[in-house]
Amino acid sequence: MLNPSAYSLTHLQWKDLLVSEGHSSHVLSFWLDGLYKNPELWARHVSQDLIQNLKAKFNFDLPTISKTQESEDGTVKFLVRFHDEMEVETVLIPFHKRFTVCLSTQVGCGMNCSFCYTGTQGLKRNLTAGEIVGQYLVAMNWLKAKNNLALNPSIVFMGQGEPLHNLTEVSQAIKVLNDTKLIGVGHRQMTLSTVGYLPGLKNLKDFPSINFALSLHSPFEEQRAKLIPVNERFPLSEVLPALDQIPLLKRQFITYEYLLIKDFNMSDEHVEGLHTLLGHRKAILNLIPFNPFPGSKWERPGIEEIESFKEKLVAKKLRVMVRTTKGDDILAACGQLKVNKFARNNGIY
Ligand SMILES: C[S@@+](CC[C@H](N)C(=O)[O-])C[C@H]1O[C@@H](n2cnc3c(N)ncnc32)[C@H](O)[C@@H]1O
Ligand code: SF4
Repeated sequence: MLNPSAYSLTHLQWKDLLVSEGHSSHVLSFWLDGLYKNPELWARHVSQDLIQNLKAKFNFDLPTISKTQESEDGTVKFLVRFHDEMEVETVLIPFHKRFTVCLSTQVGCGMNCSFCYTGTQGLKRNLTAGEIVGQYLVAMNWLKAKNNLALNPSIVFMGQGEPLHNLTEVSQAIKVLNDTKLIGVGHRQMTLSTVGYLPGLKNLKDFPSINFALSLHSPFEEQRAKLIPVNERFPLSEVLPALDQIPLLKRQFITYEYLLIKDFNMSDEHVEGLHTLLGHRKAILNLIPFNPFPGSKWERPGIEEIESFKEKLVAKKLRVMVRTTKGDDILAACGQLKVNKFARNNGIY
């Protein structure tokens, strides 16, 4: 069996491990600087015995990048490959001079949403904490190699997979990513998007206090279930109260993501329904124009339809944003890089 990843431990866990083996905190800091910054430091400051001992216990390999696509707007999409040849997508999204890194949490996804390419693949396996952190590190290394230092990057858990269906590993990855002695991305710089996986939402007691987003997509249970089959098991009537339990700071909101689908979920009844659900909540409504993929049965609305829907929601005093679709020229929506590969392999392009 593969050893656990060296990128799955927090500073404190490394400390406990090294101290229990009789090493000083001085060695610990050189060890971690070597691990995260420059392994050459080990040769000068860490004994060969310790290096060999830890190399026998941990896997030090980062995942590799098997494909990179750069968009004209600066969005970069990586296909990241793990030790067992499984692959996920990791996306770097530029925002002014900063970057948001979109991380995957599973290979495929078991939630089977009808609008999502990942959902059509089924769940292959969960990613480990080290593999989730590894995606972040390879994306940052890629930027560094381009002499581009990402200042205060943000992280969104919005790649492939349902993060709350892999709660333990995602929680541990967040602890490592947040650890100021290792990587140091602030909790407020991280957002986890969930389809409303209730067993996860009800089990957030010890989960790091990052931002949360719900994939809402319709205010009506029956219609939402057509998009998100797990709504049958975990209906909005139970998911929304569970989200209400998440403690929020003064200027912190829950984001409700709303896919815009032509002739489906953009009527005046939907405006009313959204107002009823969100009007009294600390909510930001994030409108996301649907990104079609080969074989998808839904259509993306036109700009005028989007603007008109947004204006009606704003008139209801809801806080509304329209997500700018980044990386359109490289199909940077969820699952789309794999679509390219899939399509090529199947002779579609
Ligand atoms: C890929 S999911 C991953 C996080 C989590 N599983 C969820 O559903 O919230 C992240 C976001 O991408 C959205 N998404 C999936 N397929 C899409 C598509 N074809 N076009 C636009 N957004 C899509 C989802 O609705 C969700 O809001
Ligand atoms: S939208 Fe999220 S939950 Fe649904 S299939 Fe895609 S990744 Fe899974």
